[in-house]
Formats: sequence, structure tokens, C-alpha cells
Amino acid sequence: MDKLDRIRLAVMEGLAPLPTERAPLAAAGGRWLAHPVAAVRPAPPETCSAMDGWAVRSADVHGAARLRAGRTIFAGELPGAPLAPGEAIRIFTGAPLPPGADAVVREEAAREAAGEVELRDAARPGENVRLAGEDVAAGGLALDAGRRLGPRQLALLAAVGVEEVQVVRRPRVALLSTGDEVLSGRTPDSNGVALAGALRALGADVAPERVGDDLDRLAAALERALASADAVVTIGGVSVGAHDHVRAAVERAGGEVRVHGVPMKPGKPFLFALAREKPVFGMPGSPSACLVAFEVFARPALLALAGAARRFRRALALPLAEPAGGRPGRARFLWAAVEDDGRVRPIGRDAAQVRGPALADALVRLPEATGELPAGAPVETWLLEEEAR
Ligand SMILES: Nc1nc2c(c(=O)[nH]1)N[C@H]1C(S)=C(S)[C@@H](COP(=O)(O)OP(=O)(O)OC[C@H]3O[C@@H](n4cnc5c(N)ncnc54)[C@H](O)[C@@H]3O)O[C@H]1N2
Ligand code: MOO
Repeated sequence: MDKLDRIRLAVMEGLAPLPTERAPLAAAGGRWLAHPVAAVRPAPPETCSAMDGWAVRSADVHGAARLRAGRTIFAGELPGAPLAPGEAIRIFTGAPLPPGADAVVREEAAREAAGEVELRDAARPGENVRLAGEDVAAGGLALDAGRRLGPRQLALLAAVGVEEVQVVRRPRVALLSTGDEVLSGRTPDSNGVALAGALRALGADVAPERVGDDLDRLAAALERALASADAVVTIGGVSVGAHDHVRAAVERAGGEVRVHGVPMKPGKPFLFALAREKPVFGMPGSPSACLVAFEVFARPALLALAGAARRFRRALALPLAEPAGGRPGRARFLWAAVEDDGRVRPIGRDAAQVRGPALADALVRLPEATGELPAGAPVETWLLEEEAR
């Protein structure tokens, strides 16, 4: 673990999930489960056919066989009376297996004529049969606490009869874009756009605001933010310029600055504080630095508040498509495209760029001990999955 990892863990330390609430499935999408959820019903709900064909007793079909053709069972019907020895019942995919049947012979391997069915091959016990609960058993664990409920997870819960879940409340995040140039619009608030979207993609309710380079105004805005939000994210004003008031405003609000300045590029001036027991993330103003610092520190910490078990991006070791490096002694982050052959190609490196973040599929992290790396060297690659919002 390097210095940066220790700081990341220190930022997350003590950030517990927010209170929980009950939600019907229809309102639970995008939230994180507060508790493990057990299946109310099994999936599949009943032992059923996996094919259109004929339900049989496998003992009747040791090889090619001729059986009496019985009734038909469709999906949604009751299984009805047991299958008699020497009988085959026409059955469709998803229809419940009649008692006594233990295999289904596919339509294509059977021929029906004059009230009889001719079966070409032997039927093995269990063939083309799905057992009730073989996917998820009733009462068994459906999803664990800390799982995000996306469409596929909601589908699983719906399938096993869960109608309501206990989820962590949505974080309320105040987003303060600072700077006279941003307030006036001379510099577009591109970081505000990026972070509002990134926060909403985490399920947060976002309250964005712009504040000029005025310590009193900034301190007042921060006070209001701390009164109403679970967390505050500020943008700009955290380095050493004459107008960099974020630290002073945090201290005026009684905040305790835990981190200010981190061994990485870009994103070096990042600030983390606790004020009224709420986390305050001070992001650098330079666009690439702002988004890197968000990825490295704020996103995992906010995921902890939101109740997520998985807080870090999935990281793979992928080979560099071209040489890359930096000054040893601090971690270096590069926006990168993942090419079709699985190599990663860095895009730009200036701390003020907006192009790299927009075109990247991944963020590459070069460790602090690394200097220049040749093409082909494996590098830690954080995959940035699409988060539409
Ligand atoms: N003498 C020094 N100068 C700087 C240092 C340093 O250590 N010594 N650090 C540099 C580093 S590293 C970074 S990163 C930047 C970040 O500084 P701040 O966080 O104080 O950001 P600002 O000065 O307020 O703004 C920097 C830059 O970003 C633009 N900006 C600000 N907010 C937004 C926004 N919401 N959307 C888009 N762009 C924004 C702002 O206009 C400036 O151009 O400091 C270096 N300087
Ligand atoms: O780290 Mo600043 O974060 O590069 O320009």
C-alpha cells in the first residue's frame, strides 16, 4: 500500500452508510440494499419443462420407445394428474411437470401418430427439466447487503417474490462551484456539470450553487450546505492563490481539515475535512485534476455513505499502448482509451484538459515509485463504466 492508498482509506474511515428506508421495488432502482434479502419464492417457481416436447418417465424410455400420447400441459396451467406408466404428456416450455414425470423429450426427437408417440432416443432422468428453486431456493440468499439495485438485480428480486426492500437513503450532496470567473460565466462551470452528473449517477440528490471568490459568501454558503446536506463537494479555490478561500471557509465553519495536498498528479491540492461530522471534499478547479480527485477520493467515500459494498472501480492490469510515465514520488493518473486489443492508450495529460476525461474509458494509475514505463508495460487500469444521467 502506498501513501495515496493510505490517504484514500483515511478519507473513508468512519463514513458509515446513511439511515435506511423501506422502498417498493419500483422505487428502489439505483439504490443500495441495507440488508441481505432472502427469496420469498423459489426460482424457477415450480419444477417445469425446459423444452417444448413430451413429459415422460425416463424408466419408460431406455432406448427408442413408443408411448401412449396423453393430454397437454401449457405454461400457467396446473400439473394435474400423475403421468401413468407407459404414457407421454405433451408439454411446453415453462409448463409444470406432472407428478411421476422426470424427463422431457424434445419435440424434434419425437413423432406423434395415431394416439402414440414414437421417441427416437433414450431419456435420461432430469433431462430438459428445471427443478423448482434450482436457480434460487426459497428462503435462500437472493442478494447481499451493499448491492446496488440495477435492472438485473431488480429482476432477480421480482422473480423471487420480493416486493419491498430496505435501502440506504439517497445522499444529499451540496455542490459549490467557486470562483469569480465561474460565477460570471467567463469560465464555463464544466466541473459543476461533470460532478452534478457523477453524483446523480451515484443516486445522490444534488444541490448545485455558484459562489464568487469571497470568503464571507463562501463561508455562508458552506454553513447552509452543512445544515441541509449529508456531504459537501466544493470546486476550485483549494491551492495557494490569493483567492483560494475553501480551507479558510471550512475552518470558519468549525471544520477539521484532515487532508490538504496529496501525492498525486493531477489533483494535488485536494482537501478533505469533517465539519459537523459531515464530509467536505475540496476538489481542485483545474478540470482534469477535479475529476481525478473525485474518482480517487470523493466517489468511493460517497459510495460508503450510499451503502455500497463495492466502492472502488474495477481495476485490471492492462498493457500500455505507448510509453508513459511521470516523476517518481507521487502517483500519476492518466485518462486513457481501452483499445480493441486490450491495450490502454493515454489521452492528454494537462491538469486543465477536458478532452481526456470525455474520451476516456479508463483512468490509469502509475504508482508513485514509477518513472517512465515502456509500451507493453502492464498498468493499473480503472474501468469507468458508463453512468448515464
Ligand atoms: N503557485 C502554485 N500554483 C498552483 C499550485 C501550486 O501548488 N502552487 N497548484 C496547481 C494545481 S496542482 C492545481 S490542480 C490548480 C488548482 O487550483 P485551485 O483548486 O485553487 O483552483 P482555482 O485556482 O480556483 O482554478 C484553477 C483553474 O480551474 C478553473 N476552474 C475553477 N472552477 C472551475 C469549474 N467549476 N469549471 C471549470 N473550470 C474551473 C479556473 O478557472 C482555473 O483556470 O492550481 C495550480 N496552481
Ligand atoms: O495537480 Mo494540479 O492537480 O495538477 O494541476
